Amino acid sequence: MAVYTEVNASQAGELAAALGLGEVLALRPISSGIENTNYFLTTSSGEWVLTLFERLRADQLPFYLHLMQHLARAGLPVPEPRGNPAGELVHSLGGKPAAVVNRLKGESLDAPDLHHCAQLGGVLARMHLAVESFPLHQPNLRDIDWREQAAPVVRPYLDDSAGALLDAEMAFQHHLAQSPAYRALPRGAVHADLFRDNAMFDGLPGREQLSGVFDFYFAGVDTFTYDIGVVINDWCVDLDTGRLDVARAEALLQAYQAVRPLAGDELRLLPGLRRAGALRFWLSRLGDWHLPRDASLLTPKPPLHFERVLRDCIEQPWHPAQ
Ligand SMILES: Nc1ncnc2c1ncn2[C@@H]1O[C@H](COP(=O)(O)OP(=O)(O)OP(=O)(O)O)[C@@H](O)[C@H]1O
Ligand SMILES: N[C@@H](CCO)C(=O)O
Repeated sequence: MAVYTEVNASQAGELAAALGLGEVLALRPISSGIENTNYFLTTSSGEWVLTLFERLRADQLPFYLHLMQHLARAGLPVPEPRGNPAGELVHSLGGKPAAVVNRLKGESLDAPDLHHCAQLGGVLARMHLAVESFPLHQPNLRDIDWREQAAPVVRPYLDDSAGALLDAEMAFQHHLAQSPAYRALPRGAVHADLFRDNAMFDGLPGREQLSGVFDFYFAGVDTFTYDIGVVINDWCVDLDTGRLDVARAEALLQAYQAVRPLAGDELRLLPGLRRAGALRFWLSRLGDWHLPRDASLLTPKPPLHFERVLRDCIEQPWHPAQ
């Protein structure tokens, strides 16, 4: 269920006219997704996705939407938000802030293979190069400061073993974040949540091409290495065991480095920042699981998966070749 605010044809028509999209031919609710209300919108000028933001406020949206516009205009496969004649990307519909972006072709993959991971790695590197010229700044709102606040809130829900893991990892990450090598890592506006369900592939089975990446609403400035870690932890990990598939990770990183070679410290700190990414999603899932903000809006994802990913990062660290 992902329609919390109903949109009717006349409301959609008014917005389409204001954005120069032509006549509305169809408006279809999108059932997947849990954060926002989403519709597929077909107009005489093309296929669009209409999003009504259920939690983010209008003043929080320009960073995300301008980042998408910047990447799209740099030639990346990212949906481009449609502006009004004044160039504004945040609109209003049904009392909610709204955006319209072009619709990507294809669908998300449940089980990416080497070929898909390599394509994603190449696009991730191009995104990291393209944000060098992106002028807006917002910190990653799920950074180490957020983790320091989130950990004590969920700590009481953990058993002894998970609690000890959390305490040790918080200490490790605190130490890592203070190190000169970490502080000197290259950084920029990164997606920070580029899981396999936030990318689309199009084409015949086995020969699919990456058609785009979307859902930038956790983006913020962080190290590029952290963003790579978040991606590897989802695209290259077995969802049943939480264990890394090294072949997929190598395919992804090799394709990344063909576009943006990693500096020595970026490679050296990747294992620690994979741990930072696993910790971030373990904490957010623990929070959603034990302390749901609004039970009717959220279907929590199991936290245990990221506890396993974190343990695997620690027990079987993958050190990519320098
Ligand atoms: N630009 C796009 N092109 C094609 N489909 C899209 C696009 N944006 C969103 N979708 C579709 O809408 C669905 C919901 O989008 P999204 O994942 O952003 O949901 P959400 O509720 O905003 O966030 P969350 O993933 O956190 O639940 C996606 O799974 C995808 O099928
Ligand atoms: N990708 C996140 C949810 C949305 O941020 C997770 O799997 O926990």
